[in-house]
Amino acid sequence: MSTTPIADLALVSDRHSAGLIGRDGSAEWLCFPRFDGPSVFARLLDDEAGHWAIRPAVPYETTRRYLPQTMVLETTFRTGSGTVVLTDALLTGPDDGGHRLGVGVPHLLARRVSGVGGEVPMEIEYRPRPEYGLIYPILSVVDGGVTARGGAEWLVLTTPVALGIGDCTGYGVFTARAGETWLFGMHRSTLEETPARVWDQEELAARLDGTIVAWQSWSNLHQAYDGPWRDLVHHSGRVLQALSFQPSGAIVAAATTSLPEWTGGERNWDYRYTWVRDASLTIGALWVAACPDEASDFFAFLTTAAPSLGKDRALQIMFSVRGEHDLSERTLPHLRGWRASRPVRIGNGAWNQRQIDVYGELLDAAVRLERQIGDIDDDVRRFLVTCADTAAERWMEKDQGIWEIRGEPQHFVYSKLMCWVALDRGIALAGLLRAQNRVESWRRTRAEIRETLLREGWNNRVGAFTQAFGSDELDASALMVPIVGFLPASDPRVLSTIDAVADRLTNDQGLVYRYRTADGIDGLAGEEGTFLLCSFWLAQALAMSGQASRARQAFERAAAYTNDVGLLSEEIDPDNGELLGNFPQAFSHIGLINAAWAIDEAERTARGGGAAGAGRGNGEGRMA
Ligand SMILES: OC[C@H]1O[C@H](O[C@H]2O[C@H](CO)[C@@H](O)[C@H](O)[C@H]2O)[C@H](O)[C@@H](O)[C@@H]1O
Repeated sequence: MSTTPIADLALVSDRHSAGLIGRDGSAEWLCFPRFDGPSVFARLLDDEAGHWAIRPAVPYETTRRYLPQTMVLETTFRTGSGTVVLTDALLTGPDDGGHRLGVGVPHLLARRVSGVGGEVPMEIEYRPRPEYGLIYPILSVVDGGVTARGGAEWLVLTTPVALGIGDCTGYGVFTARAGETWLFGMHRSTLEETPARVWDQEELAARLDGTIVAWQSWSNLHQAYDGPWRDLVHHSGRVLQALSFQPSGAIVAAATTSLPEWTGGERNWDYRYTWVRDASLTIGALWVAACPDEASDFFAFLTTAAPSLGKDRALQIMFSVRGEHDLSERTLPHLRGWRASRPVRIGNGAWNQRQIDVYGELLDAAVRLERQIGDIDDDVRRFLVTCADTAAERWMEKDQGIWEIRGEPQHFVYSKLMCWVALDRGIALAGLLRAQNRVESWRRTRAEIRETLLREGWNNRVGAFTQAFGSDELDASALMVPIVGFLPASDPRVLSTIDAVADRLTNDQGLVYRYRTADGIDGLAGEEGTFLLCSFWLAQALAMSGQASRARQAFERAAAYTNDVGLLSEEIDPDNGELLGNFPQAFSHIGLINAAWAIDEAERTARGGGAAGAGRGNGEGRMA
């Protein structure tokens, strides 16, 4: 049973696919050739599902970091006899000055071992298990490497250390002496592609160094935020970039499937897809004032993925990174799950749910990025107009809501709020969208939604905007009421909602639950952890209401859960503070960026310096 703490994992990405490396130098997760491709290593989900370890063969201590401004991981092993540094990256294409990071990737996990002091006996265990651990490939030693055949994958390992083969596994030992380096690489292809091959040491070294430069160029070109928690905000921006799929502009919600929301529970989902909601919030958080390529790629992706908005004009709420629509969910019964959390699922049954909030998130991102998408083509224009029209037509329908509940549809407050946002932003964009003829009717519907929300969404008994019309349940998504500008943060109903969430929807550590899971309110059994995005929303809403010091405390509380390399999962276990849920998760890093910005704004305003321009839609954004 896999027991690796989620916090022990670090992300590598080439903007096509992602891998996770443990503190023990083991690649525990890697999918090829794209984020949602079948895994080659999945020990995270089952001991037998594949891994690749390079580590000292004697007791050691580990420290880790990402090389500055990159997603290239450096793990330092200190032993009694010496010190070794392991550098891990999925190779990007050549550096182009930071414009199109991830074009021309070779699909290769590169690993460099550098002896930096004394002598360290090292060991290698190479156990590829394609198709989520189903395939035990035939390993064959070739000149300079090892090939793995079996299933659709063609894997070639470059290794300067001779490996012995047994039980479909490669084993090797070597001694790492100060001043020496060894480069390893696992290269992947399929029958149709240029075959994977053994690489020479110089070529691997040059491409690994090139990957470091490519990430640094991207960071230099795009990252200008200079407020509090600067490094963490920049790093979060890179994590979001690492979760985006370069060929299409799509953005995945997280790099993994089925890391559970509760240890041993059934709340295990596949997040390696592009949710319109998550991706719109990501692109908004990145706020690509200096990043036109990613913004227009994302909108182009949406207009190709959802050209007709479906038969009933409802926008499908999620797609694969290439735009495939059918994401039917199935379980993988041969995998025992992280700490026995079953089932392990691939696909995601939420794909054909009705979630009417997506129009609002999308149009809000469009407003934020107006300057970048200023030159939109007719397809994008028509698409955005249809989104606003559809919100106007469907806002009174019940849906599954932002949390994708698997129970009965309801009149969720957040869904109505985001329909209001869709029309509000549609009106703001009417010139760009050449939709002036619709403004009057959009205004009428916006007013109708507002009136309904104030009447049905606000609950006097509870003293808060609640989860659904007529419900007494608190829901952290009500914190979005001020964040989207529906009511000012100084409004007594907003202040009361913030306090209700802070007092009654938090655990002892002050971390926020998205809602209470008791009584199967979401159609699922069992509990779940506190939800990091919601904890950051609380910080953001507090900042907007002028309570900067409470906001700082809320921010610090949540940000304290970043692991040693600055990564966050979706949730925190309220019992022991462990990271839970898929990892790293875009939502959590979005929350961190937006909350830091809001606190910066609030503190500048309090100092009398005026806001720095992070206000919605002014086009003077500061890239994370
Ligand atoms: O709570 C049940 C649902 O949980 C997942 O959805 C969550 O993740 C999505 C991706 O980040 C996010 O958009 C959504 O707001 C979250 O609730 C899961 O993907 C669903 O299938 C499941 O019904």
